[in-house]
Amino acid sequence: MADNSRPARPVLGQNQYGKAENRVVRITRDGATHHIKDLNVSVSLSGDMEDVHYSGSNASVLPTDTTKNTVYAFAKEHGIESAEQFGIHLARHFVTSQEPIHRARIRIEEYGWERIEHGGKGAHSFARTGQETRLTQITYDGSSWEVVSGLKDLVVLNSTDSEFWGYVKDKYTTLPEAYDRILATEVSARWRFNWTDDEQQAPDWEESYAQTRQHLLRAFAETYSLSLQQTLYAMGSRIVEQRAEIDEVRFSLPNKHHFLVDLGPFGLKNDNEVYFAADRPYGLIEATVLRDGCEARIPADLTNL
Ligand SMILES: O=c1[nH]c(=O)c2[nH]c(=O)[nH]c2[nH]1
Repeated sequence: MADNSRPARPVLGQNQYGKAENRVVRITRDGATHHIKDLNVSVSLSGDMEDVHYSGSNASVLPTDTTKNTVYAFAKEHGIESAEQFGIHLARHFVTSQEPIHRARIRIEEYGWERIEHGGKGAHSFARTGQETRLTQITYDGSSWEVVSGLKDLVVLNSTDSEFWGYVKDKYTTLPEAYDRILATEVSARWRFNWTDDEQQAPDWEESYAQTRQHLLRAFAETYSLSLQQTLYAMGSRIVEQRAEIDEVRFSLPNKHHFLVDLGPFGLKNDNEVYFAADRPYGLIEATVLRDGCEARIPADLTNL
């Protein structure tokens, strides 16, 4: 008979720990010409961590302070070739050097810098590029890799070649049909690589990012849009078709509405020239585009990645 005299102790569920948001700037000096990599690196480790939670024994705990130091030491020792390569290096290190650690997840944001060219020079002065942030997340369990990269805060706008009509109308519908509207959004995208093990040749991460970003932007610019949903699919399918290393792309696209202002009260005609750029509410269009036969693994809510 079960002994019900004492309630069973509560059980520890999923847990992870590490140092979040390690800001690391690495300068590489090639004579007078300098190169810069600017990252925000978050380390999250999991494994045999029952004891520290249940009894307070730290025997299996690599301090979060050490994970921070490792980020900076690796930036010096190995350099930062790409965010992905750097994350892979770190994840492999934590899982293979510490027995109790079975899984490492490294998240990296990368901020871009461009050279300030001046009088034929431009060797060591930089300006931050736009507001766009490059992202990657590396997960390693000691045998297989998952690399999901992407970007956020990339604001794009088409001032024509966008329509929206033919939609459902019920008694609450007031939206006028649009045959020439502004289409604008702030792209948040994540794409998952099909590189999963060390036996496979890893992609050229820098080249892959540059090309994928360009396909995304070109698809946005070149698609005559009947809805933001259609534009989203055009961007995702172009990436999957053109980039063999990517099996899945997910987008979160706020529709940044631009409403024509009624200038009638001032005796003026608004010939698709003056708009009110509303910041909220906004339509939010989200979807995954997959290579046929592949499994969707990127979470539906991109804020969770
Ligand atoms: O591209 C659009 N998709 C929608 O689903 C939608 N709904 C809406 O009011 N405007 C738009 N635009």
